[in-house]
Amino acid sequence: MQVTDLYVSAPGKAILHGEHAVVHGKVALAVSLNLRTYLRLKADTFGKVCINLPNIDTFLSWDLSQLKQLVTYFHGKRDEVQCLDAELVRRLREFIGVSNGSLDTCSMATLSFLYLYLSLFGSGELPSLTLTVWSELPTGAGLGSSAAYSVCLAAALLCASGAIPPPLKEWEHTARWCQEELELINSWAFQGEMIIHGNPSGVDNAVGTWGGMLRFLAGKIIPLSRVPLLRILLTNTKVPRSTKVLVAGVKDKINKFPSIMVPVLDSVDAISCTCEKVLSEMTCEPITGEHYNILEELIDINQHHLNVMGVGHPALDRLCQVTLAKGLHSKLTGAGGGGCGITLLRPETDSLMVQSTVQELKDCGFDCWETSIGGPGVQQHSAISVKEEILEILNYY
Ligand SMILES: Nc1ncnc2c1ncn2[C@@H]1O[C@H](COP(=O)(O)OP(=O)(O)O)[C@@H](O)[C@H]1O
Ligand SMILES: C[C@@](O)(CCOP(=O)(O)O)CC(=O)O
Ligand SMILES: [Mg+2]
Repeated sequence: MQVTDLYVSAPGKAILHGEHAVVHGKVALAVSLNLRTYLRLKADTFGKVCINLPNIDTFLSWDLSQLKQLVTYFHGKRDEVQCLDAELVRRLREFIGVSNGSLDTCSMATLSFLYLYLSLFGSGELPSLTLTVWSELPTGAGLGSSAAYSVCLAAALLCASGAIPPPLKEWEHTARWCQEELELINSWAFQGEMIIHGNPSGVDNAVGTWGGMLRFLAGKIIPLSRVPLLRILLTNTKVPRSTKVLVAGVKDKINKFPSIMVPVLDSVDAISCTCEKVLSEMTCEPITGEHYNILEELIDINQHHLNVMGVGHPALDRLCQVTLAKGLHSKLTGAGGGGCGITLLRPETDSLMVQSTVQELKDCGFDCWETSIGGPGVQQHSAISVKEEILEILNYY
């Protein structure tokens, strides 16, 4: 089977409010970032499947004959993707030699690739291909790199399998899929997330698929089209952590202290709803200092709640202290336990103040930058629409 070459990309995300609570059926507000993961899929004739994942130093290849042995029992259901095929996951774990509890970066990325590849092609002829992924996102830092990776994999492999068409016309530079096709991409990306995260809510892959700002509740995705332009500072504490471990830890705490933790989750839910209301008011009436005061208080309260859930870290406390000394308010974003935090900048915060805050955070050993939000969801690219330095990496392998 011969597949068509293509480039796709998907954005990372920042969760404004609702991380962790969203796993337990509460509202989350999330927004796409202008930092993306790019994937190149190249057809080959060598009878091999190769993956190049330079961000995580992973370069692997398999003979098609090896992979065929894994799918002897397999029927392949491309449009029915509610839960993982436990037997396929078990076989793949055995094949790549990874235990159930493993958190190894390379194993999780490999497992999710092989799972999607075999699920989508397992019922027919396996194609020979090379897949290269490069991301502008830090990996494992709370900005949804796992979801951006899974969304790119799902879009490229669904296209290669013929389940969805490549949307790019000859004269276009970028193109997106229709709603129904995006839903299919999103549901396969969710499978990839399940392998990496264990128990994902689905909010990250939804942002990676649709982009923009959205409200997510129990699998229901509502795009928020009327939102004010927010200025956000992103800080990466560079403390490594695993989403899977942190999500499992919160679940244990809820099971152990339900009467204590459930009200905390309810309060986070109310914070997300209040934030959504304020953001909407800011688009239909003149923005006042009071709007920002409320947004800042919500950030502070939520950061305390996340600490109560056990997903704080001294480096995140430091971020909050440094920014508060400048009158700015921060909270962790994503799974916490280290990784990234967001700081809300007010419209009147001048660039000197931003610069000095960034410098102080860098002096703590953190990476810090002002970011723009609301990038487009998953898209296909022509080669010339991919930034030169990224194209160079994707075409190197
Ligand atoms: N660019 C990438 N290349 C390969 N694997 C990636 C890439 N980005 C993310 N991953 C996979 O996602 C995992 C990180 O996911 P996670 O712990 O959820 O953190 P986050 O999604 O916040 O970045 C990595 O261990 C790796 O398996
Ligand atoms: C903690 C959580 O709410 C977000 C995790 O995001 P990230 O993988 O840390 O980028 C988990 C989820 O929603 O699946
Ligand atoms: Mg993740």
